[in-house]
Amino acid sequence: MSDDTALLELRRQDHHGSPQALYQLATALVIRHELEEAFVLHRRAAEAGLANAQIECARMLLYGVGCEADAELASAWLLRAEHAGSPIASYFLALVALGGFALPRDGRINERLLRAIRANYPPALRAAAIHFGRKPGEVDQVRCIQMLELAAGHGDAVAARLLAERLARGEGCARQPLAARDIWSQLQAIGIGALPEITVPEYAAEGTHTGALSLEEVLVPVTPKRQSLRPRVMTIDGLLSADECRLLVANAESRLQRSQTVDPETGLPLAMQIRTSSDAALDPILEDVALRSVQLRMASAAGVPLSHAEHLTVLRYEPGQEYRPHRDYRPPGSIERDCPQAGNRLRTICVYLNEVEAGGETHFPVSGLKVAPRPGRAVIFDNLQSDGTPDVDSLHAGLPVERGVKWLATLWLRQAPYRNF
Ligand SMILES: O=C(O)CCC(=O)C(=O)O
Ligand SMILES: [Fe+2]
Repeated sequence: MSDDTALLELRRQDHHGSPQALYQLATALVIRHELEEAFVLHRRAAEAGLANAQIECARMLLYGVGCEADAELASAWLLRAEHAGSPIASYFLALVALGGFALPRDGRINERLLRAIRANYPPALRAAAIHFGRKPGEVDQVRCIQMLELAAGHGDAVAARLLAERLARGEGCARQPLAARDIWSQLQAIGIGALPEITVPEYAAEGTHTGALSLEEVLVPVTPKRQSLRPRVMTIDGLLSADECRLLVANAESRLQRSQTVDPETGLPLAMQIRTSSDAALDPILEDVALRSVQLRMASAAGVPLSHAEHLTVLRYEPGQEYRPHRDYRPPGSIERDCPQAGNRLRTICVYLNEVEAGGETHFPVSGLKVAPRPGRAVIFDNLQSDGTPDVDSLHAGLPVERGVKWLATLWLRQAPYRNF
C-alpha cells in the first residue's frame, strides 16, 4: 500500500469515529507534518478517553506543535492519562515537573519516574541509569549497568552506546571488552559508530543519596572556581559525568549542521568565517528526562532557572575549526525576532564533552584567560553587566582545534523566561 492509500484507508476508518482510528490517522498526519489537523484528531481521541492520544495531545501542547503552547492544559491531559493507569503519562509528568515551572518540583517526580521504570519504558530506564551512574556507591553502579542493559534490550540505541563504553572501560563493572565489541558491531550494522574518547576522572559526589532515585540532586549547589573578574568567568570541573557527556554527543551527532552566527548588520543567522564548527541545536521536542536533567544541571550551576535557557546547542570542531572572538549578547534586531520578552543573553555556560588532543581552549582576550577543554568541565561567563547592559569585556573565542575533535555543549541563558515549561 502506498503512503497515500494507507492514509485514505485511515481516513475512511476515522469516519467510524473509533478513538483508535482517530489516533492512528493523527499519528500518520504528524509524520506528514499536517500538524494542525493531527492535533484536532488527537484531541478528539483524547476526549474519547484514549490514553495514548491524551499523551500525544499533551506533547503537542507542551511544545506548541499544531496548536498554541499551553503547558497547563498539557499537564491536565497527562494527569488524566496517568489516572487511567498510563506509566508513560507519569514519565512525561516527571519531565514537566523537573522544570519546576508548569508543575511543582516535588517528591512525585521520583515516584512517577519509578512507575515508568517499572514498566520498562526505555527513556525512563536510560534517565535513571545515568542518574545512578553519577553516584559513587557500588549498588548505584550495579543499578546503572542493569538499567542500561534493560533499556538496550528494549531497543534503546543510546543506552546501548553508553553501556558499551562502560563495559569497554570497566566503569562500574569489570572490564568486558568482548561484550563491548559485540554491542559495537550490532550498532555498526545499523549505521551507528563509536563515540569519542570521554573519561571524567572525578566529579563532585556530594549531596547524592546512595541507592535512592532522587532526581532533584541535579540542583545540589556546586561551587564554581573564579577564573577572572573582568570579564566574570568561572569554571566547574566534573559538572557533567562521562555518561552525560556521551549522551549529549550521541544525541547531537546525527543532527549536525554547519554553524551559523547572527549577522550584526541584519540580525539574521548566516554561515560565516568567524564560526567554522558544526552544531546541533536540540529542539525541545526531542527533550527527554535525561537531556532535561543535564540542562537543568547546567542552568542551575550557572545560577539561572532552566526556563530562561535557549535550546541546548552541541558543537563539534574539527582540526582548524574555531569560533573567532565574539560576544554572546545579541544585537537588538535579532532579539526582536526571537522571544523579546526573554531579554538578552545574561550568561553562557559551556561544557566540554571530550578529550581534545591539542588546541580548542576558550580564550578571553581581555583578561588573557585560556580555559582548557577537559571532559565534563564547565565554563560560565556573564555577557551583560549588572545593570543589564552589554559587557564588551565578555569577548571570547573558541581557539582552533589543532589535533583531535572538540565537542562542546552551550546553553545561552536569557534575562527572563524563554521556555514555557
Ligand atoms: O568553543 C568555545 O570554546 C566557545 C564557544 C562559544 O563561544 C559559544 O558557544 O558561544
Ligand atoms: Fe560564545
